[in-house]
Amino acid sequence: MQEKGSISIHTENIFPIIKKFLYSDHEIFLRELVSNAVDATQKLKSLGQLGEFKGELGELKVKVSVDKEARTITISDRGLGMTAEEIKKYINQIAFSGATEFVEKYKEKDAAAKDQIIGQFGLGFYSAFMVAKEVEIFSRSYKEDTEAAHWVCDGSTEFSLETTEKADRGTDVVLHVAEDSDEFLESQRLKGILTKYCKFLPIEIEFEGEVINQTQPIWTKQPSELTDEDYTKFYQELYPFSEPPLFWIHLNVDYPFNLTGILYFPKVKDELQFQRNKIQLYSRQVFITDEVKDVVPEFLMLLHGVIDSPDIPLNVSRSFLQADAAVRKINQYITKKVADKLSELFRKDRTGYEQKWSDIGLFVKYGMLSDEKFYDKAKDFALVQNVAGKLFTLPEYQEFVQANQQDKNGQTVILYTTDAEAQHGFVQAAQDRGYDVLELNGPLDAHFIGQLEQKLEKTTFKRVDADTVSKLIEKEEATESMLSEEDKTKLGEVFKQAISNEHMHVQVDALSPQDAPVIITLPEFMRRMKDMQRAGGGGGMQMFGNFPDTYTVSVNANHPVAQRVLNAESDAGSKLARQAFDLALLAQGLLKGEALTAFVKRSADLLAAE
Ligand SMILES: Nc1ncnc2c1ncn2[C@@H]1O[C@H](COP(=O)(O)OP(=O)(O)OP(=O)(O)O)[C@@H](O)[C@H]1O
Repeated sequence: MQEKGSISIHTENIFPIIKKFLYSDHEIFLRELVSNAVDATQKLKSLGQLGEFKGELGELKVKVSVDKEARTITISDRGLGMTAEEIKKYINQIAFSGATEFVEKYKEKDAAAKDQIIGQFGLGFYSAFMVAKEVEIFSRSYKEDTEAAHWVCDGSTEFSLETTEKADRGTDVVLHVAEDSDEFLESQRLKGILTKYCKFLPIEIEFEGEVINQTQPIWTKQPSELTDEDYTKFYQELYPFSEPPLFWIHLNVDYPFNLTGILYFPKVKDELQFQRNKIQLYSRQVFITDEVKDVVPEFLMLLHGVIDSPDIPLNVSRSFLQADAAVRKINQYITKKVADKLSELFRKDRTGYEQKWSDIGLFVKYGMLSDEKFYDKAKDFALVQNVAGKLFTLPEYQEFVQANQQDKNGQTVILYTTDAEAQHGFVQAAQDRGYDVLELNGPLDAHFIGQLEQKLEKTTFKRVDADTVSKLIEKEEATESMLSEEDKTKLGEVFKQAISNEHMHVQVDALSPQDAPVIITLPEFMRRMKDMQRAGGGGGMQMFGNFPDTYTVSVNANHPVAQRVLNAESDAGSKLARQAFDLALLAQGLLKGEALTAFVKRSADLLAAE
């Protein structure tokens, strides 16, 4: 039998279009052809199990070979094969119409959408023509009493089909590589493509005498069959040379969508180390992409590992993917799983969890900030650390400080420092009062504080240097002033003149005699506005950007220095006031340049005068 014919499709000459548009992604032809060979092999195995195929399965490897001289690449399988009729049906009709449909879709899209389609759409058999000027199929069906068939086509709509001799069951696809695709005749290049896309295919793939894949990657197994070592070993295979993961989650769901995979928590210390696009997306063990944006929630992008789902639509553009109901469900499922895993770790091994907190804290906070549902779960296992290094959950901490840190309005005031070294004096003052101070110095903590204030009832946060310690948490009983109103006014005037700076707002306060003579603070509100502005808050916050810092200078009416300033001659009083003010600047790390030099000199003079 010999037959020549024309494949009937609607679009004429789709071949040049495909070749041109898909230039950057030509390599996927091999993924497509090898997966077809694997599918055909698996189908035969199933037929064997069903008893519909009674012959010997024998060795079922898929073999890929290249002949540089002859300029051919051959993909051979011992799967179920095709009769001539089946080639006409499956290749001429299905494969070609699949390609036509692809081109139709492709033409409608704008440039950006085109980029996204590439590599995500299984072009199938037709993708062979991206690299080959002619493709041959030699196939013999597993069915008895059928003849082997030989099909040849150059990618146009013309084909020829004839009977042939083929000893073995299965299909050989032979690509005659086009002149512009020489790179694919290099065995290194082919091996690279095979390891990228076919590393975990379920049927052995042999290339140059070597099997390049693991047919049963661990995500396809049951967690009960696996040890911790299996998981860490697999992680090392995926990401050689990286530090061991902190822990992992084995995903396994078959309703209402199908998804398996393993997500690993890598060690990440700071934002700079966030590595996105580390999760690999598979569809039935065929690698698709490592751009999992939209499939995985944004805040989980720093996880590593694999997700395998035939339900993720790969043949559509991004905008569609976002709106896709299955993708949304997958998103929610993953978020829930991650939250459950963290919660379980927290409950079962608090110590171990606390040890990991420095690595996962940033991620948990990121999740809480970006996903309400995650916040609701995480609020019970998110931790905060005080300056003494003790870790608390939020409910624990609220309870811990409630008795001592409630102000006269019933608000719990949580004190924190962003830098325990620089704000040492303030931390100390708070601790002397019996208050506790949290360390909140992470990159997301400013936002985290804002969120907690919204969520936690009757709770506010204040940085330790936002006010003098007695005003940080205002209690009923105010310390009485040892100065008369008249003296207070006079004292304030001396300080105002000595400081003479419009951005320093001077006030006289009745503090404890043990407090410093002068305390400089930056009100919480003002600092937050400026922080937000610096972080590019924009919009309404913009106006604060132009404001210089306005500090509050709190002069302690009850400190012996206040008396000395009032009793001194005007010159000496002013000098003392300036000295006390400079000391306060020094404590805030604000004394610099000329002012610092003057302070050092004045101090030396004072020492000499003693
Ligand atoms: N090696 C093979 N052995 C047996 N049948 C094959 C082989 N390769 C292709 N076929 C048949 O040709 C059909 C068309 O293949 P093609 O790759 O274009 O599409 P597909 O595999 O059905 O879908 P996809 O677009 O996901 O690849 C297949 O469904 C299959 O029936």
